[in-house]
Amino acid sequence: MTHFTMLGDSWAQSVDVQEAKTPSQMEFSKREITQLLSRLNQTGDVNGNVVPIKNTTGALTKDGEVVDPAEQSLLNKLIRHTLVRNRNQVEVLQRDPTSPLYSVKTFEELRLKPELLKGVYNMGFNRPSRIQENALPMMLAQPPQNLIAQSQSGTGKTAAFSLAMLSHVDPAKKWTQCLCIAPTYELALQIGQVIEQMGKFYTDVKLAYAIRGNRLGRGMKLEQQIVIGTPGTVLDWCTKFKNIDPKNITLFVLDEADVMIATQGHRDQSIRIQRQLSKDCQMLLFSATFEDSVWKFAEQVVPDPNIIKLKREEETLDTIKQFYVVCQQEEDKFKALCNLYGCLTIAQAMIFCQTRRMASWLATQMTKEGHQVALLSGEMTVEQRAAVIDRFRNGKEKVLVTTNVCSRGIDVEQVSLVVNFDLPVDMAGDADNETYLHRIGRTGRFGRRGFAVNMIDSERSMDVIQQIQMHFNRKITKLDTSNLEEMERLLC
Ligand SMILES: Nc1ncnc2c1ncn2[C@@H]1O[C@H](COP(=O)(O)OP(=O)(O)OP(=O)(O)O)[C@@H](O)[C@H]1O
Repeated sequence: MTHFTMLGDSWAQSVDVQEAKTPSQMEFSKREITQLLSRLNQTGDVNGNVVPIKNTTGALTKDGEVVDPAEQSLLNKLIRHTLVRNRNQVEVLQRDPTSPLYSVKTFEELRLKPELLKGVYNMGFNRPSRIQENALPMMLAQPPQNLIAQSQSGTGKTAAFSLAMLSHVDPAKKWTQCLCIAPTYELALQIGQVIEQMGKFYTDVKLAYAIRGNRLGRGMKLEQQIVIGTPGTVLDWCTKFKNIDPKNITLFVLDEADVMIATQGHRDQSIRIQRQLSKDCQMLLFSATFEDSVWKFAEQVVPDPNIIKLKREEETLDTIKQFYVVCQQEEDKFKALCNLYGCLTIAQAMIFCQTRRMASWLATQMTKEGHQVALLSGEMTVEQRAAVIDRFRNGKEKVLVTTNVCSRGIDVEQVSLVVNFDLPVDMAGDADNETYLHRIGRTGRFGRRGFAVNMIDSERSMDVIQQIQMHFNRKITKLDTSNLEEMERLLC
């Protein structure tokens, strides 16, 4: 069965078209995409088989929670509706330092086709993002240039290469010219949705998804100019079934390189795909992080690259007032938290527990006490988690109980109070300073004040809080939660 979607089709039209066809010719409708996206509690292995998320690659925490980078990336995409602000300077390393360096402040300067410019504005983009200012002119340059670009999630990479692909293709040519690979089929679908939206007025360009379940007849040549998929299926389409002629590809995009290399199979398949392409094919690689391993991989995939990097804005404790509360045991921590509840709900608060079990126990207890709290737990599907975070972000819930694993990479700006119900510790039980900073720190200089309250229930945890205090060289003050007046004076 083949599944395609066409740019410019309205939802109703595509359903009509689909219904008129035999199953073997069916197209991938928006509804199907939505359905696929809603099956996010499952993911595929490198061979395209559906496997439960617990079996995927990813570090296992003490609590048995899986930190799956692809899942995390998808969660970030699902909950983000706006560009991530970043005021750092973009670092550009040109392959040819003597060639002029172009950057644009408007989309007009890019001389896009009118249909594309309309699509960009229709998405609500007024001006290029920080990384797009430099990356877009490079990606659209003639003769083509290769690019490796790194910036944190949400800074506009996907939108940038989607625009590059759309402006690259020649709609008169009825074969695949742009190929984009992503680590999972959900991530590939997300990219496809951006291309569809951006190409809404560019109806001659067609898009196909090379993802599991999409089988084409051997030798049947694809007419879609853009193909997005996962490495396994793309490789099959290029080599085994010969649906795409890799020598006809003139733009190759590899997205989420850091997530891609977390799966050995994907890494090798990506390299095998790249080897099939012609020497003058333009290659673009994107990554949110840039450890050595990502860099090594990037160099294998992208010859003679220009490099663009946008540093993440650092978290700081400068505008955070930190406290600790001494409790005898767990029950007392719960009581202290209930005393704090009034302060928690003045703005919004996040409560961190060490384990999933503890988080759900705490949420249940607080609910029993009549407090309204939301729980973000590893047992939920990605989609359920995205919904909880969305509600919290929109202020529908004031207090969110979670574990560190669950909330990784999620920043909700309006949180003004963070409670470490359990202190962040490493496997040896020592202070995990990095996690502490992620939990309570603020990025950049937004300047708003924040509070952090740490619950201490043993000598060991007292020792941990002292380690944290020494590490950051910032005072952590004792707070008496039974003295409501003093507490309110300090916190509220
Ligand atoms: N120039 C722009 N102006 C306004 N919004 C933009 C612009 N470019 C992208 N966005 C929006 O910002 C959000 C993040 O963009 P995008 O998904 O392209 O970032 P990303 O760096 O690829 O992150 P991720 O890899 O997590 O998807 C999206 O909601 C997107 O629609």
